[in-house]
Amino acid sequence: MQLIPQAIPDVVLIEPKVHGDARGYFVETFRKDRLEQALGYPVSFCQDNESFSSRGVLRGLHFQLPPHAQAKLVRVLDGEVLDVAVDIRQGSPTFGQHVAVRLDAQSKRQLFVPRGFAHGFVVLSETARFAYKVDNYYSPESDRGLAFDDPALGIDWLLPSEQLLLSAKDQQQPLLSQLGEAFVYQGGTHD
Ligand SMILES: Cc1cn([C@H]2C[C@H](O)[C@@H](COP(=O)(O)OP(=O)(O)O[C@H]3O[C@H](C)C(=O)[C@H](O)[C@H]3O)O2)c(=O)[nH]c1=O
Repeated sequence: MQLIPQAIPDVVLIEPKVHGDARGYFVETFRKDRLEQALGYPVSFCQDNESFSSRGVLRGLHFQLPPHAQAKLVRVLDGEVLDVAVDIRQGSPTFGQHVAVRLDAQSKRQLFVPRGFAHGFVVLSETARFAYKVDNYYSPESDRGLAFDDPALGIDWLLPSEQLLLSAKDQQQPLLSQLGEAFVYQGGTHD
């Protein structure tokens, strides 16, 4: 397994080692020790999620407010998505910047999205099954969002806007400039 810090170094890409043989394959999909070694701090996941979507579905950009902020370890079980993490930590040197990575069932690549980031993905394949671990429980009252098409973010979702399908909620999320002090950067991602 390789863990590769991205352009925003708190966001880590994980390239698992796939052991193929005549029967099929085996892969270690999560190693707490390796992840914590790469991050330099402990992570304790408490909830697993899965969603299924068709091509063009865009889920995001979402986050939960502290103290219910969630770090996420995301992967694709079937299909392919473009996965995006946006730094929304006030005071961060990379505030408003994002990491965008293609994740697919073939490569089994994963992305660790720390607390203090808004997260979303768009489905590039006919359908996609998306699975992820979070380190804080779902808290509907703390659930917030950010406009996927905020010009200040400059995210290229790879599909034309007319092919995108979003929930009513995601069609009217606030702009980055309207977020206020959701997260304050403290040199890390533990808020
Ligand atoms: C997130 C969540 C949702 N729900 C319920 C609430 C709704 O009745 C239904 C769909 O929720 P929502 O439309 O918020 O689902 P997504 O648009 O896939 O939201 C997720 O999308 C992006 C990619 C994220 O990073 C977050 O994990 C999460 O916000 O599932 C739950 O019961 N538990 C949960 O943890």
